[in-house]
Amino acid sequence: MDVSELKMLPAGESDGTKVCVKVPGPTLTYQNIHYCIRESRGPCRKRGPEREILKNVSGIMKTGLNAIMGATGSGKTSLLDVIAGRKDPRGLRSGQVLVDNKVVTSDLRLMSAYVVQDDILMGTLTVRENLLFSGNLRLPRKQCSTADKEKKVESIIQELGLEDCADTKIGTEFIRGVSGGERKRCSIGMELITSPTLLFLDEPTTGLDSNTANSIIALLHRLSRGGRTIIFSIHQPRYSIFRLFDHLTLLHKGETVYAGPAGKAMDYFQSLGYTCEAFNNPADFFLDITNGEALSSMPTVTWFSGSKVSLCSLEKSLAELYRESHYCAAVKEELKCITGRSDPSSEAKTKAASYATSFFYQLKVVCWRTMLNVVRNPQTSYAQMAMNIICALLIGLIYYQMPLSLPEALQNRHENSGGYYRTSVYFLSKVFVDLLPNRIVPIFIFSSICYYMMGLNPSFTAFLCFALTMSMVSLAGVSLAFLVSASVSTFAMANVLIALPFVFMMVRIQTYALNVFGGFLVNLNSMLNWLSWLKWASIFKYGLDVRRRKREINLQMQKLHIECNISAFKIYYQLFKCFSVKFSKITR
Ligand SMILES: Nc1ncnc2c1ncn2[C@@H]1O[C@H](COP(=O)(O)OP(=O)(O)OP(=O)(O)O)[C@@H](O)[C@H]1O
Repeated sequence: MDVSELKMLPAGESDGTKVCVKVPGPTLTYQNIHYCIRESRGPCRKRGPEREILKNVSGIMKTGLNAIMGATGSGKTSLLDVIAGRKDPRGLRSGQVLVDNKVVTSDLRLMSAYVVQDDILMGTLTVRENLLFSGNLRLPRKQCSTADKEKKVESIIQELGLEDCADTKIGTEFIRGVSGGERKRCSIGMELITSPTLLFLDEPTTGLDSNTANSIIALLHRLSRGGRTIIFSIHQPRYSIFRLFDHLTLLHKGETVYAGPAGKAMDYFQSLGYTCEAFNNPADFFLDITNGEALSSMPTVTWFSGSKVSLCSLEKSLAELYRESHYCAAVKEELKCITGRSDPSSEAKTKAASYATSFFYQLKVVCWRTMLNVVRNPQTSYAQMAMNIICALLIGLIYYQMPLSLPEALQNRHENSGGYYRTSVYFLSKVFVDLLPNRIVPIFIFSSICYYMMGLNPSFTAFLCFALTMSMVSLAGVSLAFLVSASVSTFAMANVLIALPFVFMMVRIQTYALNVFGGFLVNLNSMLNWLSWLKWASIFKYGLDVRRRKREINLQMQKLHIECNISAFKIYYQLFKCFSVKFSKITR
């Protein structure tokens, strides 16, 4: 659609109730939303009392820019997530969300698009490659050929003004990449690939300087004029941004204090006795009102924030005043008509959310991206390689040419033969692509250095079994690390927790460890006998345990150990799937 053909009426200049576009976007309505959370408290994470964070909120969002504003903690993100179907449904006490009069459940996530605050772009890929990645996974192959996808990517690059940086990498801590504004535009482009008419954005201007923030909202404004309903949360926009809003929902402590045309909000608050100083930014003024910083000249108006509570007898909160306003009455009236027309059978028709592409196609695309990432970000592989070479030399020197006759020598030698797509696709692609540069190659280098230095069985088959066992141990360890990282939400927590399972696994190898750790675990040996059952969960056991009476490496035992490690890998993967709720956010 040629946007220039359309008559544009910015909110400040129109009545803000209707945006003139050729084909309007969907209308989203939400009614009587009550949403509660239960916070965990204390060291035992005891469940505290329920807290209502959205209190009976209702509204209508139409084609154009629909801003949700409010102070920190007022419930902007919660409301956005609830109407986008992204908030845990267990917290929803009552209320209904309709899109074009239809009840929407999980399908909304695939019909619409949601741009998260922290982008999910791959830093080592260029803008064009990131967009193509999204297109490859999210456009059905039957309806969209590779050429069509490339065309679509080009049109998005042009629409978002990304021509100059299309072949620039996004950027990582090692690579200087595109600017913050270009990065945000690329994030929006990742979602526009499916041509959604309903777009949700969580604080799209956060972390950007004011000019960049301006250009992002101007871009969203332009997109909305192409027939899209754009809904976003925003904290404190400058005036040049605010005047582009068509509809404003102002929240305070989980309640609506204003919902209506953005251009009429000033009149509304002035009618309540608030006066905006000359040159003050309306957005700042509204937040001052909700925070209790601005005072009303009318005796009946008060607010329940901080200690500033009016002493007059006819106290009414801003939320109550809004509920009595003609804006609220108009919303209620419209919602009544919409609910009357809503299709009661639509809920039953809702299908389970499905993916646009097959498992194997996703695996191919994600593996390709992961491989590009590994190749373009080789620092991790170099570090792995260097660590393996240093460890191999160290171990080789410690056990240098051990005498074969001593029983303890045999024991020592065996100590050293030692984790927009499906979650499974993400996991497997990480493992497969990680496998060669970060596991197999370094492990083979490690094995070839220390194996021959230690003077073990020189036959190639024995060496191969040794290296394979080591690789499988490494793989099982990596999958365990994935499991831990998927179970917690912060990097620091994962870092701490990853040590725990490995400490327990050490229980089995304590006697071997005596030689390595200079007797450090001697007392642990007797203390932790009751934990000996843990050996069955130990990756080390399967990797290191060989019948002591055998002098040479037993091939059958080695095979058994490889199989056990594959089983451990599979178990950890299943657990990873259970804990990977946070990954599903990324992968969709
Ligand atoms: N999962 C949760 N667990 C505990 N508290 C929550 C949860 N989700 C929201 N809250 C609480 O609900 C209130 C509203 O949160 P929300 O994130 O929606 O606010 P916000 O207006 O978007 O704030 P900000 O501008 O700081 O992002 C806050 O007090 C927040 O602490």
